[in-house]
Amino acid sequence: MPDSATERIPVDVAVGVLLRRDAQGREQSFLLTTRPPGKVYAGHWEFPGGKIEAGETLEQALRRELQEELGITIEQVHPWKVDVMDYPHARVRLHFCKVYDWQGDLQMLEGQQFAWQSLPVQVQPVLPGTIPVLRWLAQEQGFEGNTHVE
Ligand SMILES: Nc1nc2c([nH]c(=O)n2[C@@H]2O[C@H](COP(=O)(O)OP(=O)(O)OP(=O)(O)O)[C@@H](O)[C@H]2O)c(=O)[nH]1
Repeated sequence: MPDSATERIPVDVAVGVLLRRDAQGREQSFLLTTRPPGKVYAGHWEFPGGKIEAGETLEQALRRELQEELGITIEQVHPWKVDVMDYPHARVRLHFCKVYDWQGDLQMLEGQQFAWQSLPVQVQPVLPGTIPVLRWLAQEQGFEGNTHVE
């Protein structure tokens, strides 16, 4: 197969949308982290996660990634949305999962920064793959206007 064709086979990525809820159970803020130094799009804000490895389920991959990156043990995983993004460096299929509960304090084990955000997101720049997620959250919350600062 030509290289151009093999390059475009999507890589599956498990992504966690960690949410804090208010006393009424409404989703209040979500966790964004920066891509660590040395990675593609270093410094861009995204939802934590990473590639699903051979033999792993989505849930196993997310649990492993969030343990490695944030030092937390997540509880229930709620698969939410799937989106394919085409980057110059890769084509990725992003499996976004909501997570409401976890054990342990957040630690930035890969030198990332973190921010609890609500709409409109104030940190920048956000990763292109993050923007559709902000729109879905806006739809669910009935939020109108720009989802992030450009
Ligand atoms: N973690 C994460 N990755 C995302 C998001 N949106 C998005 O387009 N991506 C893309 O999905 C891919 C995830 O790969 P990664 O580099 O974070 O995964 P990883 O930790 O397993 O990487 P590595 O083991 O290759 O270093 C990247 O190409 C990244 O640009 C997002 O919200 N979170």
